[in-house]
This record gives sequence, structure tokens and C-alpha cells, in this order.
Amino acid sequence: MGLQRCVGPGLLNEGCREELGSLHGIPLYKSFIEGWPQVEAFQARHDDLLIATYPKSGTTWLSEILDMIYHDGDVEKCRRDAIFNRVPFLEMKSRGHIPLSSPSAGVELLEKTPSPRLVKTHLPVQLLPASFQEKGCKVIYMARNPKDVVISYYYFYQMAKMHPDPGMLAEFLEAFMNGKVAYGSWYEHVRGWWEKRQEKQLLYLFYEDMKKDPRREVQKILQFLGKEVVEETVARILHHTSFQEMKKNPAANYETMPSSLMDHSLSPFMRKGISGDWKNHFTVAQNERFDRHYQQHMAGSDLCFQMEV
Ligand SMILES: Nc1ncnc2c1ncn2[C@@H]1O[C@H](COP(=O)(O)OS(=O)(=O)O)[C@@H](OP(=O)(O)O)[C@H]1O
Repeated sequence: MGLQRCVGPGLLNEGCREELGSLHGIPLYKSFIEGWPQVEAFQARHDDLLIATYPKSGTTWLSEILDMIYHDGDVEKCRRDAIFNRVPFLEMKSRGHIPLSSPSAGVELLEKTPSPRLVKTHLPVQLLPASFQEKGCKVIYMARNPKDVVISYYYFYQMAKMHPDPGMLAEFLEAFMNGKVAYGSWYEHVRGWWEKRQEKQLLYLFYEDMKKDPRREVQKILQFLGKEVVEETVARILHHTSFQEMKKNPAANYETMPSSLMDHSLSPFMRKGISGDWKNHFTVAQNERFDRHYQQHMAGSDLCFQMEV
């Protein structure tokens, strides 16, 4: 995982691969660490809804569902802007020169966003800015099984140029298992948020449940938010947020992001959208090793994952 040279006019600092830094022991992009004081001091509003996930766990899917719920199933309103502007990414901070079409810092964007706001974060629970709890904000956490997360993350590392070079899959798998990827240990992340779910106004969802029965999961979300919508609206939400619809929707598929930041020709952001794709990538030996590691790291927890649906 080495530093790569940045080439091409106009790229300046953007698009350069760079090693991760460390924020309170969590591996993270250096630009995000530079912006951390503003994130830590972030002032949540009481009606903010936080969407929290470990990366590659269905954040964009959940964000689109929530934006649709917030706009009563109005598809045109949900095309008003790219998902990364409709649902600002709290700890995001760009490096150096920012191309016009790329997002500014998450905190700045949030300050300009009218209430009620949807806020995206990948922060582990212990790093969440205090104001979310002080203001009693609701949180929806979505978790995904780690085998599919690591495969999705491997492709994302390749296409999103802010990451270090992931190397071969075997190398990346080791890094992931050792928590040496952006946002650190998947185990600590999913367990940390799971253990806090009694204390907070938190709805804990699973990507696999959403794949199996999206209608039931959307109903859970509506109930959690205290909202009622007619059946026709639910049907519109489900259709608009299906993988096929989101993949072709420029407001949801990240294709408007400059290619210096995300190169969809290497791997599309909306890649496969299935559960169990790890079976096309793991060797038998890698799977056995992963299973042993998983058992050790999930021991003593009542949190369970479905590795396929
Ligand atoms: N509608 C819908 N249905 C099913 N799956 C979906 C959907 N939208 C996004 N995806 C898949 O979610 C993966 C991206 O995860 P995130 O949105 O959490 O990525 S990020 O961390 O915010 O960058 C990535 O998973 P993989 O396809 O396995 O790579 C996306 O394809």
C-alpha cells in the first residue's frame, strides 16, 4: 500500500493516493483528521437524523430511502441534487483545491442545510460529536456482513482515489481483519454501536434484512420516525430505491463526482448490490481463516450476521 504519484494538469492535491493517518487510534484520511476540530465541535439540531454505518454497508441506499420518506415519495424532489449534497457527510473534508462539482466540507454543507437535516457518518460510536446525544437526535445504524463489506471496500479502494493502493485482495483482507483500513475495525464498529443502542434513540438495521424484505424494513423506519405514509408512497419509495433504479440515477450513483476522485471505469460505485458476492472472491482457505477470526472477535456478543440471503 504505497504512496502513488499524482499526475495530470489541474489535479493539484485531488485524486492522489495517500497513506491513512490516525484519529484517536482509528485509521482515517489525513484531510478528515485536519478537519476534526470542526467536526468535534459540530452543533447538531434536535431534529437531525443521523445515518451511521461502517463504510460499504448500505449508507447510500438508506440515505435515498430517508430522503424519499422526508419528501413524501416525491421522486423529482429527490433528484434535486447529488446524494452527497442532499445527505451531507459529517466528517468529510476535501484536500487542497476542490473541483467545482465536488462537495465542500461536511460541516460547512450541514450549516447551510435547512432543517430537518439528514446527516451521514461512518464514525465509530465513541467518536460521535457530543451534541448528537445532548440534543437527543435519532440515529439509524445499518450494518452489513463483513465478508460482503470487505469485498465492496476492496473495489471502493480501487475506484475512490483518496485511499491507499489496496494491493491484492489477500493483502487487503489481512488489513481489513486487522482493522488497518479507513475507519478501523469492522468488529469494533458494529459492536460499539450495537452496545449503545439501548442508550440512544437508535434503530439498528441490517443490509441483509433490507435485501430480503425491503417493505418490512421501510415500515420499521417509518414507525421509528413516527411517520405514516400511504401504501402508494411506500411502493414508490421501494421502486425508486431499488438497486436497478439507483444504479441509473445520477443523483444517487456518484457518477457526478469528478473522475479524479472516483473512477467508475475501475469499478462503479453501484457495483453489484447483492448479499453473498464474497463467495465469488474468497478462496476456501481465506473463508476458513475469516470464519475463525470472526468467531474470536464476535465471541460474547448477541449480534448476529447473515453471510448471504
Ligand atoms: N439500492 C441498493 N440496493 C442494494 N445495494 C445497494 C443499493 N445502493 C447501494 N448499494 C450497495 O451498497 C454498497 C455501497 O455502500 P455504501 O453506500 O455504504 O458506501 S459508502 O461507504 O457510503 O461509500 C455497494 O455494494 P457492492 O455492490 O457490494 O459494492 C452498493 O452497490
